[in-house]
Amino acid sequence: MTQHGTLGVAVIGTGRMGADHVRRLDEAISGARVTAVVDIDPRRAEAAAARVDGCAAHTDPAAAMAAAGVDAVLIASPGPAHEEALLEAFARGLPVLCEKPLTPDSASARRVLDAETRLGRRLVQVGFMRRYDSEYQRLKALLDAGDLGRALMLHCTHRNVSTPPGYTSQMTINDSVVHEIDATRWLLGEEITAVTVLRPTPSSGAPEGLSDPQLVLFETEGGAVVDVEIFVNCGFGYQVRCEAVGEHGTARIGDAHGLTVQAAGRWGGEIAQDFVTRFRDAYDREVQAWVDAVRRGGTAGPSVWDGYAAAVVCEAAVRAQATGGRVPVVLPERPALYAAPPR
Ligand SMILES: NC(=O)c1ccc[n+]([C@@H]2O[C@H](COP(=O)([O-])OP(=O)(O)OC[C@H]3O[C@@H](n4cnc5c(N)ncnc54)[C@H](O)[C@@H]3O)[C@@H](O)[C@H]2O)c1
Ligand SMILES: O[C@H]1[C@H](O)[C@@H](O)[C@H](O)[C@@H](O)[C@H]1O
Repeated sequence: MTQHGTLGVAVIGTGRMGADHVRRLDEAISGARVTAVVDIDPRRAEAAAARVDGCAAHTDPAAAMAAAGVDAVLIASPGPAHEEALLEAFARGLPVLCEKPLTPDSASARRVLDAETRLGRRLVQVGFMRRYDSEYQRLKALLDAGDLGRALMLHCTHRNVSTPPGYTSQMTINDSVVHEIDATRWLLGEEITAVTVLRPTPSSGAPEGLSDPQLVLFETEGGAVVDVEIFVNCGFGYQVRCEAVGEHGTARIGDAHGLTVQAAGRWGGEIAQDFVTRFRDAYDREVQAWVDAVRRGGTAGPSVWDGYAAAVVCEAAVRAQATGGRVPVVLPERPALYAAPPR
């Protein structure tokens, strides 16, 4: 860190999310500056570096982590590249903000969990940014206060306009529903114990071979049931909603519709088209919370345990997708390093 305590950050992966995090760290976050960027595509790395004074462009994550002025790492490469970058950061004792998913399968997530446990201190915040969304935070506060009584059900909707090339049915779980898995664990403070996936006849707007939409059902250890409509080629907007049903009432978030216009016999609002717009404030708060915690010498937010538990549930959901049956989720005992419940 500089003598003023400014955190030097290396951003790994400068695609859609990484480039937005570089902009965010540069424009919206206090106490940090981007000192290095990394992308296996050198043109992307150079384009991202060009927008920040004194920022170096790399194609090798390890070289960037070894560079002078790098105190912490933000990983925004695709999920399969996360494990290698995380283990490299652990070897150097560098704090990490790792975009979701922690890793794309439970075996690699377990290796990361074991490596951090061996280290004996938590270095990672996982990018489950919904925990930083003001609406999700209000819903969580309401549930924690007990105003609705015991939570019985969550009804969730997760819709994307379209999917990028190469997006598979498994990715609807690992890449998209992973957010609802974390949100369920966090909102209810309970682990998920079983998953079922129902697949209606695909929409004619779904790419060949993609099951879209799907209905994913979770059961939790406290007996709550959660349904998630995942529809990633809905064509009309980016929508993330959650309704909690408790013993004494219900509460619903995600209906924001921007400017509403009433004219010529019609009423209408706006629908965000992507996550960058819908969750802009949440990403800002997530990254600021990470920077603040690291500058204080600690970590905050979703942990490697949360990333690992999500990976185990994802794997059960992918099995449930294939079999059409109910698949139990079996988690090992939580290591003492992650003693606090999923809050
Ligand atoms: N929290 C959210 O809402 C959210 C939204 C979008 C993406 N994400 C996550 O962010 C990550 C990146 O997603 P994206 O949409 O920006 O993908 P992307 O494909 O747009 O960008 C990924 C970039 O990483 C680079 N890359 C690939 N392998 C690399 C490696 N080993 N080292 C360094 N760079 C490498 C690619 O060249 C590319 O530029 C994923 O983990 C994704 O799940 C999170
Ligand atoms: O990687 C993205 C991202 O995580 C978004 O938040 C989610 O809505 C998309 O479905 C997913 O593909």
